[in-house]
Amino acid sequence: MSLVEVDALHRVFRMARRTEGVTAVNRVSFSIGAGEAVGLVGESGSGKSTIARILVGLERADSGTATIEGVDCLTPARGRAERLRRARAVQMVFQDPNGSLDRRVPIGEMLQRTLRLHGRSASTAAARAEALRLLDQVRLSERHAAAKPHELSGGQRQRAAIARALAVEPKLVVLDEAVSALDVSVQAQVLDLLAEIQRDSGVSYLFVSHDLAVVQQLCQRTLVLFRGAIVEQGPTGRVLDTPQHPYTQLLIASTPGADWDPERVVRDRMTFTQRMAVLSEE
Ligand SMILES: Nc1ncnc2c1ncn2[C@@H]1O[C@H](COP(=O)(O)OP(=O)(O)OP(=O)(O)O)[C@@H](O)[C@H]1O
Repeated sequence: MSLVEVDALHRVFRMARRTEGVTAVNRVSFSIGAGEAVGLVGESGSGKSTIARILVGLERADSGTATIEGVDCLTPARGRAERLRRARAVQMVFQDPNGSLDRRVPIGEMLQRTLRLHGRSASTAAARAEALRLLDQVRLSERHAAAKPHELSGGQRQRAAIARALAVEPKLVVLDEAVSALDVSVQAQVLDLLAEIQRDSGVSYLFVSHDLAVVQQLCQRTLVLFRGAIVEQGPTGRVLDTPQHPYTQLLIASTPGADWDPERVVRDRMTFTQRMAVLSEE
């Protein structure tokens, strides 16, 4: 059995009763092995965040099943102990790290609080040492430990959010567009860091991104989502080099490469939108 097993996950958003609603997630099934990084790609609105949020308990599913280490993660957690246990199974890193960092609390103190909450440090001295170790793991220092989130750069803040997620030693980290707001060189640093942490700790990632180049750098396997459904999945190299589904082919064709030409992109975007319309009618 894989670390994560998702079967026929389904979610429809209805604005009002009796309206047809939007099928955000359409009978999605996939698995994630222990120590595996899986990319979830698709254009805006394809349902990526909804899947991510369902797995961490921030959104409910209408039907389907999802387990982490064989334990159901769809039924709302009952009680504090169960919530903490789930937090140790799966953590999430958001595009905007401010959502998971308290702006009044210095980074080091925030990590110590997380460690104490999960019983991961026997004493204050042990919590302080472990917080510094976590910061070191994401290339932040004692100086950063004393800083509040707004005193850090965007890249440093995201690394602090990653350290917070890792503090509980989760089995799975769900990263939702976690490097999208960073400039390209900082993005590369954070991706290198994530790959190193994965190698060293054996953590698994579900890496949500609209950016195929980013997924290629980190993920061993990729799932392609179109209108809420997985249309293609496989080893990342195979999916990107020889995409089988027309939607994957369109996604790849519209990604800027070395020969990027803005005029061609505008032209292709038109074609992309028109061809997408045809695809969705099929
Ligand atoms: N809370 C909500 N209420 C109503 N509709 C929603 C809600 N959340 C998502 N949706 C709809 O579900 C669909 C999937 O949205 P989702 O955010 O999962 O896509 P996404 O692929 O993550 O997009 P993006 O890359 O832009 O974040 C969209 O049509 C969106 O409008």
